[in-house]
Amino acid sequence: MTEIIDGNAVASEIRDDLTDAIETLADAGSRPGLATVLMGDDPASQTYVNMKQRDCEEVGIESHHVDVDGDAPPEALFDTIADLNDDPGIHGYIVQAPVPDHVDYRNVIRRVDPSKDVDGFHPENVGRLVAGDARFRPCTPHGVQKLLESADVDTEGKDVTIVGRSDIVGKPLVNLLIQKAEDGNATVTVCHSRTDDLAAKTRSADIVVAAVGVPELIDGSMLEDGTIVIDVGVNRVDADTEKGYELVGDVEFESAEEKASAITPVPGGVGPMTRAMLLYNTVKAASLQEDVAVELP
Ligand SMILES: Nc1nc2c(c(=O)[nH]1)N[C@@H](CN(C=O)c1ccc(C(=O)N[C@@H](CCC(=O)O)C(=O)O)cc1)CN2
Repeated sequence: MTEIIDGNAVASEIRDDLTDAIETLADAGSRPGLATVLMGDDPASQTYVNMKQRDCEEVGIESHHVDVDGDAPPEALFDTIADLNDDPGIHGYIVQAPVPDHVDYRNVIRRVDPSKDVDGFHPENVGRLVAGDARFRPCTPHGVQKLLESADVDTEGKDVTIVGRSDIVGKPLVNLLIQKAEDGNATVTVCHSRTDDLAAKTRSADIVVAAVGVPELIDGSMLEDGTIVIDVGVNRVDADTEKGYELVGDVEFESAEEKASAITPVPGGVGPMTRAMLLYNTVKAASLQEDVAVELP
């Protein structure tokens, strides 16, 4: 029987567990504040920032949102970032990716105060993560680790194949999984668009993490029986539905489920965990900035 790893349920537990830490901060006179910044009007990004705002309300984090015109020069976004860096009520903020083509996201991230960088994307935070001293684990990779833990998957000594080498998921995840840590100690192969014989790499893995943004790239024929499959992809594909699209992962669910011992669905798998771990990082940022010790889940 294949276990369906329920990201909505695990994310909900994490939100519940964070309320204790938020109460501790409130007792010390502080309320965590998160801002989201969206440049442009990408519909998926709008959905994600709306959901992030809603999550904040649910757990008692003060939320703010800033829209920046998609045609504005990069300096308009840089000014917003400077304001957020200076605002003591904002403990953390994120600039939703992707940004419009005329803006270099790396140049954006470098301007974020590393102590407020709750995405964990600033070079200082990337360096700390690689050095094994992470301040903020990037939300999606951290969410993947929490999902594996929830399914009692011990990564020690396991062969993990990550399909995708993005700065947001693939690169940080390999660094987390190879660390000498209870939720690390794995042997990791990272595949990408130039990888030869992808199926050989996925078939040789105990755990496959698909994070490449190609709808249903990985199917059951590319997996051995008993593989644990974590699907990070959330792709909108045209469909005859009310919204005009449906969500599919990077994994072809039906055929993969037949082979997997455990698998995450899309929607309802990694996506909600990305949002839950953003709340986690915001509470951690507030705790560090306000010098109030809290217990994190
Ligand atoms: N600044 C950032 N930008 C982006 C990140 C990020 O971590 N930081 N990650 C992705 C998108 N992402 C986060 O913002 C994200 C993706 C998916 C979900 C989610 O909840 N998905 C739901 C379905 C939602 C829907 O109905 O469309 C699910 O999978 O169940 C949340 C956040 C790129 N940009």
